[in-house]
Amino acid sequence: MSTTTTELTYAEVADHNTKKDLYVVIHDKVYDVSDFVDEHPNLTPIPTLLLPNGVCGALFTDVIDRNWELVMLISDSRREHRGGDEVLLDVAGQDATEAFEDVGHSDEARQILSGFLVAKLKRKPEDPVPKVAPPTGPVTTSSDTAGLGVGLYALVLTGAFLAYLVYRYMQN
Ligand code: HEM
Repeated sequence: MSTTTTELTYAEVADHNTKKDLYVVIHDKVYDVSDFVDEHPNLTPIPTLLLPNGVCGALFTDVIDRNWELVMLISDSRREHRGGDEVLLDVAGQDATEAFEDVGHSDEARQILSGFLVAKLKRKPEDPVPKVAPPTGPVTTSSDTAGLGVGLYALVLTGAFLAYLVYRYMQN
C-alpha cells in the first residue's frame, strides 16, 4: 500500500478541482485522480427480465412478483448512482468519502485508489466530516461487492427456472 508524508489542507485540495487537475479526499487521504477521470467505469446496464409466457401461470404469480420486485430493487439502487467521469467531477477538490463508500466500491477499486495517493489531509476543525465509518482493514483482492447485484439476479433467474421445471413436472 502507498504511503506519503506530504500534508495538504482542505483549502489546498480545493484548488485542484478541474478535469485535468482533480484531487479528492477519501478517509482523510488526498488522491490525485486526474489520470483516472476518463477511466472511471460507467454504470453497467441491467438486462431486462424476460420470462416465457407459459411461466406466467396463476401458480407463479407470486414468484414472478418477487422476481420483479427484486429486479426493480437492484435497478433502482443502481439508477441512483451514475458512473463515468461525472461522478469524479462532482466531487473535484472535495471530500468524496461518502460518495465513494455509498457505491460500495470493490477491493480492486480501493487498490486502484491507493495508487493515486499524494498526501494526507491536514484536518482543520471547520473541514467537512464525512458520515461514514472509517475503512475496516487491509485491502484484500478476492471479493467483489459490485458483482453482488449480478449474482442476486442470476440466483433469482435460476429460482424462477427451477420453479418452472417443477410446474411442468406437476402438470405431467
Ligand atoms: C475517487 C476514486 C475512484 C476510483 C478509483 C473508482 C473506481 C471505480 C472502479 C474500479 C469501479 C468498477 C467497479 C468496482 O470495482 O467497484 C467503479 C465503479 C463505480 N464507481 Fe467509482 N471510483 C472512484 C470514485 C467514485 C465516486 C466519487 C463515485 C460517486 C458516486 C463513484 C461511483 C461509481 C459507480 C456508480 C460505479 C458503478 C459502475 C457499475 O456498477 O457499473 N466512483 N469505480
